[in-house]
Amino acid sequence: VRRAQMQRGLPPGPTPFPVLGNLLQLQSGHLDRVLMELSSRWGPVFTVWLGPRPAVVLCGYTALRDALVLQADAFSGRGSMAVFERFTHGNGIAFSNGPRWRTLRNFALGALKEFGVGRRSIEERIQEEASCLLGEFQAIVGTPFDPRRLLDNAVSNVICSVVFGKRYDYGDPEFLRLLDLFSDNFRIMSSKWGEAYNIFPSFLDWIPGPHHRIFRNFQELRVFISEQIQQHRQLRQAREPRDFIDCFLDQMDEEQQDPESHFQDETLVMTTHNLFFGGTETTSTTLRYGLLIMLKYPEVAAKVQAELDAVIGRTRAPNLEDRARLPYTNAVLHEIQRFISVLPLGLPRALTRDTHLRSHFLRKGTFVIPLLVSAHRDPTQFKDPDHFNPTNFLDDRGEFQNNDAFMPFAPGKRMCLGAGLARSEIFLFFTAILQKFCLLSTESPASINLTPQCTGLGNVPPAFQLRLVAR
Ligand code: HEM
Repeated sequence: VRRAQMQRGLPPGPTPFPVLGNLLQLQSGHLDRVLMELSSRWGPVFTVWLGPRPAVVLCGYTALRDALVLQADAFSGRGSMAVFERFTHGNGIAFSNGPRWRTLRNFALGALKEFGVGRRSIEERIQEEASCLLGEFQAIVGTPFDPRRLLDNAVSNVICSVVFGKRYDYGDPEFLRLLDLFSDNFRIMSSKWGEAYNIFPSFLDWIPGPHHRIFRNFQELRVFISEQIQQHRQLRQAREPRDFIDCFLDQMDEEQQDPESHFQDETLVMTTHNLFFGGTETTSTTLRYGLLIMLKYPEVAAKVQAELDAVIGRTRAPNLEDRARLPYTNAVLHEIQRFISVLPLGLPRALTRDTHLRSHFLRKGTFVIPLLVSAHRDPTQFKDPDHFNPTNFLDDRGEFQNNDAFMPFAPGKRMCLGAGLARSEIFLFFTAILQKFCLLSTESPASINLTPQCTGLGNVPPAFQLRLVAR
């Protein structure tokens, strides 16, 4: 294997075992931590073997920047992930490459914009949804509850209104079931062996394990999405799009005669799935983790509330323009995203051409793991990288201070397509909640453990209960 490594010009790394590669070593602790520890031995660019497949790991802000930003084109490919591959077959935005990816990504970005600045801005949609969420919260003031499903529902409704043209009532059993499928998939992929599901594509069907649940969940989601598309086909007026699906159907009509067209039935299903799943789980997990952090640090929540009171008051709903006038709140939200690193390993990239990185020659197709969490924990970039500390984003005068090493959405050409939407949602939901409610923990803040319940593709927070008190 070593010889193969050298022949392929791969950077050095820990010695792999036959077949399993470095898997056993990688499973010895939280994957992101193990990779960061390996980096202290092997440097910022090193190779690990995920079973029979080598992966080049980028660790630390500088390596990530040198690759993803300074060589944005070369690093803009998507590395394949077996569990997704089996479902997407390289279709949709997130798991395609080349011209198909570029076309679909630009189309989706355009459509998101269109439904943002069109009849009703996305900001207004989020504000309306936040007000529905507050209504649900109001009804359970004083009673301890797990906020997961309500947050999932609220966040998902925003992307649902863009993609499907409708929102779902809180507690709608059919919709809650779908949201549970998302959470289930995210959790399985974030479990100890979650990464292994991405390695052995040809074995996946044969080996038993929870990944079969991922496949069943995906299948159920596919049925739901296909039904939505079918309904759209029946009710739409051509060239009068109500939402993303209508836009896509219009484009399909337009390119009907083009045999090379990227706008096909299957592509619509996968692209819709990307937006629906991508638009729900990460954002909602971030908000949920953020609330848990506020329970642990009530003094931080109190400071956010004092700033909201002073700048907005308690009656007017927060809007996006307020963000610039709320430096402390803005710093807290950045710090939440930095501290939790909800996708610690980002999504894998693949090289679109041969390239040099540092002293290494890397071949086209090389699978790359951008270890985003390592930028967030980089001691050369943050004052207090290992703790939750909003001053990581504040200067000496208490003004908000941005930092290029903040990269929860990954930098470069392949960065998260929904970053703007996600940031708007996080800001508007979080401030709406704290403006109206105090959050109380059912246990003492000191005993709250912020360590993720599982870490893999994602960092999933431990389940918790909270009690709301109206302000
Ligand atoms: C806190 C919330 C979110 C986080 C932390 C997040 C993070 C990420 C990351 C790290 C990637 C991989 C980028 C790369 O290739 O390096 C990604 C991709 C993607 N995200 Fe997000 N995301 C969030 C919310 C959203 C939302 C709201 C949407 C819905 C519009 C979305 C849609 C996508 C899509 C479609 C991709 C694939 C992009 C591509 O391959 O070109 N994400 N996201």
